[in-house]
Amino acid sequence: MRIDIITVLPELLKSPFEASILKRAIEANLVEVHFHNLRDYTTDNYKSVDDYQFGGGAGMVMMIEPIDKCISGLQAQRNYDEIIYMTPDGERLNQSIANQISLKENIIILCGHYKGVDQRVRDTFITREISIGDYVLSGGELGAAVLCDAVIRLIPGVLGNETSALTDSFQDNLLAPPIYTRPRDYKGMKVPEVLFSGNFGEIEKWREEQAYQRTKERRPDLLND
Ligand SMILES: C[S@@+](CC[C@H](N)C(=O)[O-])C[C@H]1O[C@@H](n2cnc3c(N)ncnc32)[C@H](O)[C@@H]1O
Repeated sequence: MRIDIITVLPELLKSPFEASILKRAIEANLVEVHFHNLRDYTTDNYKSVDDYQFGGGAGMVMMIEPIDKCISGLQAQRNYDEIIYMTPDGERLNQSIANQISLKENIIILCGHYKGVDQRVRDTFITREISIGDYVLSGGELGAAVLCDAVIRLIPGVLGNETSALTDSFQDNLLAPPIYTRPRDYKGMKVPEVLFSGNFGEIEKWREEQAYQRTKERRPDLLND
C-alpha cells in the first residue's frame, strides 16, 4: 500500500511513523508513506496556501491551486483508489471504514487547516471525507495519523500475529473481552479459572460471552448494528 499525505505541517505528522508498528511496517516495505508539503506547490514568494473567504467572515481558506498542482502531479504518476479529505463533517471513522481502506493500493490523504479547503477542491478531487470524531481539531494532521495507524495495522504481515487485529474490539461489532497475564494471583485478585482449563472450546465460549456482556454494558448501540 502507498499513502501520500498532503499537509502544510509535515513536521507535525512524521513522528507517529517513526516508532513502533508503523515504523516496522515501513521498514518491511509493507507500506510506503510519502509526505508532500503543500507550500512546495505555491507560486508566490510567501508560499501562500490560503486566502480570505469570499463573502467575508473570520478565518482563512486553503486555495485550490496548490492542492490541484499537488494532487494532479501525483495522479499523473499513478492511479489512486481513494483521495481522502480529513474533515469534521465527513463520515465518522470506524473499524469498518479502516478495514475498507486497508484493502486499497494507493491513497492520498489531504489535511486541511484554517477554516478548511475551498469547496471546489472537495467537489473536484475528493472521493471520501473522513472525520475522526465530533470535535474540531486545528488541522487534519493528527486525524490523518489516526487514520493511517488504524489502517496500516490491518495490512497483512504488519502485526506479528496475523489474527491479532481480528480479535480486537469492533471487528464483528463486539468489544474485546477481558485479558490477563502473569501472575495468576496478584494480591488475591485471581485470573478466571476457565483460562487454565486447557479446553479451547470453553475458553473461546467464555471470551465470546464476556465480549457480548461488555458490549451490552458499554456500547449497546453496536449490538443493534
Ligand atoms: C479548524 S478545522 C476546520 C473546521 C471547519 N471550518 C468546520 O467547521 O467544519 C481545520 C482542519 O482540521 C481538520 N479537522 C478538524 N477537525 C477534524 C476532525 N474531527 N476530523 C478530521 N479532521 C479534522 C480538517 O482537515 C479541517 O480542514
